[in-house]
Amino acid sequence: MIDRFGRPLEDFRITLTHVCNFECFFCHMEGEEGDNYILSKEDILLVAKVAKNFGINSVKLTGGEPTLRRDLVEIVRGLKQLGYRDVSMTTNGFLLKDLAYKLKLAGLDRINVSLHAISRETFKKITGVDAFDRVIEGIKSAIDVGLVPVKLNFVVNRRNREEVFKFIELSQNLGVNEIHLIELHPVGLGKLAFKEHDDLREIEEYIEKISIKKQIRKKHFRPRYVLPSGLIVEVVKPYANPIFCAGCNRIRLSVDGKLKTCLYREDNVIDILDILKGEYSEDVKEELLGRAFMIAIAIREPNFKYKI
Ligand SMILES: Nc1nc2c(ncn2[C@@H]2O[C@H](COP(=O)(O)OP(=O)(O)OP(=O)(O)O)[C@@H](O)[C@H]2O)c(=O)[nH]1
Ligand code: SF4
Ligand code: SF4
Repeated sequence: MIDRFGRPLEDFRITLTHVCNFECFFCHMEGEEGDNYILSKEDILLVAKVAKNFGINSVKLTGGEPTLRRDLVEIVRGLKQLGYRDVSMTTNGFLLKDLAYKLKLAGLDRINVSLHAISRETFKKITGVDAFDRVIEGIKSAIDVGLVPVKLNFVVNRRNREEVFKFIELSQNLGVNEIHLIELHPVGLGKLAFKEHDDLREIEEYIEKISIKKQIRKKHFRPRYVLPSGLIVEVVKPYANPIFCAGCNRIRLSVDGKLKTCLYREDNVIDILDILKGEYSEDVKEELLGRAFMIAIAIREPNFKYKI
């Protein structure tokens, strides 16, 4: 399916919970507020089935912290059984050491782990938790069980900016495949933290110089740089970036049952909770959810656009 702005819908992003065991000062919580209702595994899989019927083949599980959901492994298994080609998850890594193998067996294809520091001290300054060593263990387990590519997320801000190049070194030593250097953006707690924003320009210029190849990814037209070690550095600049939005290929399911067409917007949202809670047969629910998807695709628009 293609929206009015010529953007194909290819990726489904599901928020599994708003709960998290960390307290990152810039947490955007996927732009969601309120969680009076938490979708069940069955609800999530039904909506994912409908998304799949629209040709979406890739799904990302997020939160909050998705590993805090007790039914996470079953949700992953269910998504794979629906036929999703690419099932991935973004996690803070705290519980990953014990979960990595179970997730791999259930069919998780790959994983992104947030690691916004290269030392215990900075890690605690950013997340509020003394868990650097534990997250490193989680990353190693993900690599060991083959949840590849293993990607690390690093949100650049004033507390860790000086650590970016050491972070690249650490990532190479750990043997991860890819890192995302992410711009802090003003969503959720990021609104308050935005004074620590860095536009990544200087960092990107330097990375371009030391890289051996530049690629442009289809998703958000994100630039990626291949370093001589083979590590891929992707620069993620979502804020006020019309090019990023022009390449946006995703739709979101919030934890309380809304199809959200954009991380930044509360107006382009279709509430599907009544359908999920309604006393309809599964066939009727699927039909109604299909219509909700059609409406979501019709109203979907880039948040940042060029003014003509
Ligand atoms: N504005 C905006 N930012 C996004 C979007 N998707 C991801 N981001 C930013 O990119 C960060 C990393 O996202 P991840 O969930 O780890 O990765 P991903 O975007 O799914 O990318 P891959 O796993 O590489 O396919 C997020 O925390 C956001 O800051 C989006 O659709 N819109
Ligand atoms: S950014 Fe991720 S790890 Fe940090 S508080 Fe938010 S959900 Fe938790
Ligand atoms: S339209 Fe832009 S801001 Fe909104 S979710 Fe897509 S990339 Fe993010």
